[in-house]
Amino acid sequence: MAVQYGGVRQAGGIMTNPIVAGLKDGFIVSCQALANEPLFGSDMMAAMAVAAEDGGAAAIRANTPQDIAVIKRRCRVPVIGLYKKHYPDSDVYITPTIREVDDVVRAGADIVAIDSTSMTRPGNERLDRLIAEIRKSFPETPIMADVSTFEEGAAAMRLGVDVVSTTLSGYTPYSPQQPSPDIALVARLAALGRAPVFAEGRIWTIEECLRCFEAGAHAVVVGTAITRPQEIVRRFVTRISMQMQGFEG
Ligand SMILES: CC(=O)N[C@H](C=O)[C@@H](O)[C@H](O)[C@H](O)COP(=O)(O)O
Repeated sequence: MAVQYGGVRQAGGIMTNPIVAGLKDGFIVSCQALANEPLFGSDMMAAMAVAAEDGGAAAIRANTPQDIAVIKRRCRVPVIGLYKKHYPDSDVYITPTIREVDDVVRAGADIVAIDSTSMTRPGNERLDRLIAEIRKSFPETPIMADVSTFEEGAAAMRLGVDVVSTTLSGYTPYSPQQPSPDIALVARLAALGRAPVFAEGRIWTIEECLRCFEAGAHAVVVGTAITRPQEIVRRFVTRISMQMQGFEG
């Protein structure tokens, strides 16, 4: 399946969706808090998004139609929308079906992020069918494929998605389980030269961001290290207590 609408030709000759092209070399902040997190709530996430935009974020990544709608009202930068939902017959939870895509697009998202792993989808739906349905129902909305492996990223590119992100590396049982970002995956996918690649997942430092760009990332997405204060504090406390107990850091 090829991209059906106007695009911008980028270095290497790939046609890129204009919204995605506009994020080149951008720093994207993921502003998400689940119901069990201290900062849960659309007002809180919108404040995070405004702060991120103030700091120069090129785009915001946001979960739930409620958060997306409020962030769209308060920010000017593009919003990458997703909707985490759990179905009993599947482990796929990032915008798993056309219903959540519909909710995300109607809430005003500029890009929709969907799980594009090879895990079984709700109702045993096929990824190619879901993508075809999104193209038909929402031809203007670029699709961001969240993947966990090289094979999944390459397959998503063949299906004509607008951007591939390494979001789910480490979160499927068969992908590398590592504490650091999967920069090798960024490099391998970017080397295909077939679609822009976002680096996402467990990025905590500016040095890691720069390494992702060097590896060929079109943009870098950081969430927890900026918008989950409980995890930021935990990192300080853990490191300090290790030091106090005499462990090397
Ligand atoms: C695996 C999964 O569900 N990732 C989610 C995807 O939207 C978010 O919870 C992450 O915060 C986001 O990907 C950014 O990553 P990090 O928070 O590691 O910078």
